[in-house]
Amino acid sequence: MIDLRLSESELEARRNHLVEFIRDRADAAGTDRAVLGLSGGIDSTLTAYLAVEALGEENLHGLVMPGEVSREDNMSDAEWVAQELGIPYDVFEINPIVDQFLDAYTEAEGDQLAVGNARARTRGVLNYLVANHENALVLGTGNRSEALVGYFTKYGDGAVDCHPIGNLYKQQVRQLAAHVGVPEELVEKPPTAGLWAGQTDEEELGIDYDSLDAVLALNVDGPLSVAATARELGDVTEEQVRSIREMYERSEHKRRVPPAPEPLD
Ligand SMILES: Nc1ncnc2c1ncn2[C@@H]1O[C@H](COP(=O)(O)OP(=O)(O)OC[C@H]2O[C@@H]([n+]3cccc(C(=O)O)c3)[C@H](O)[C@@H]2O)[C@@H](O)[C@H]1O
Ligand SMILES: Nc1ncnc2c1ncn2[C@@H]1O[C@H](COP(=O)(O)OP(=O)(O)OP(=O)(O)O)[C@@H](O)[C@H]1O
Ligand SMILES: [Mg+2]
Repeated sequence: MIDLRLSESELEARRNHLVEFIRDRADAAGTDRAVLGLSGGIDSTLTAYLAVEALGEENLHGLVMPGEVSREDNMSDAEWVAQELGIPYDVFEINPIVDQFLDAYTEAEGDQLAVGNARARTRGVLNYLVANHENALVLGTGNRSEALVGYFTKYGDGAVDCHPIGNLYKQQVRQLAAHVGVPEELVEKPPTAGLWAGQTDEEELGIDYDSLDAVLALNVDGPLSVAATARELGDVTEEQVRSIREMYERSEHKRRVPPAPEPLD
């Protein structure tokens, strides 16, 4: 078994490092402002807490962007986070915008994945509308677990200027969130992309995050083979490890700049 939990002193060191990272990225972009989408989920909540430490709440702009399938409790949690931290925020309804896309291309209606990804991309457009206007960075909320398996929408929630928590596995996101004072009910909420009704990450991925993290740490970030990873973990099958390995390999394109052909001599 592998233990990815961080000690209290490691958590404090991570917190300072990530806060410093946000300040550095803002400095490099010549701004002290940032925009971020608030979903009521743990990734955006932790990112918001860190961003307040880095830039100050008055320099942030939170966007709460409910859509047709957003759960009300998540949207009220998102507003709670903004209010609790004192972050100025707007609520933008994305339905009318997404409906316009579907009026333009009616064939996609009912296509859960295509429409769900359009929802994520619509939020990305709104983030950048505000960020361009306010000379602000768009803070991403992706964590290492999602990035490695490509569990995000290309140019949707993946369309951001930096990912402050991008080096933390999901269980470490939860741990750091608790460490910086995020209330337990937000830390323990089942993660959801919220792209269609009833969606949860763990159901779609076919594995719980603690096991996913362990497989990623041993087989993708670490040196163990598929068989050795399954043997080491005991409660994860070789087939599950192989499937995660495949998700990692198939999603390489999402972690790279789109390729162009080499120049001809
Ligand atoms: N090798 C390759 N080189 C270049 N492009 C490649 C490619 N393979 C596929 N593609 C292209 O990539 C595109 C498909 O990628 P994409 O549009 O992202 O779509 P896709 O990966 O199919 O779907 C997004 C996934 O991320 C999940 N998600 C989304 C948003 C948020 C969260 C969350 O955790 O909150 C999760 C969502 O539930 C779904 O499972 C297509 O255009 C496809 O042709
Ligand atoms: N309804 C929404 N309003 C505003 N932003 C959203 C909304 N839904 C998704 N987002 C943005 O997309 C990001 C990616 O979603 P994702 O589900 O991975 O993270 P999360 O909701 O913060 O955490 P969790 O994975 O625990 O649900 C969010 O962190 C947030 O920035
Ligand atoms: Mg979510």
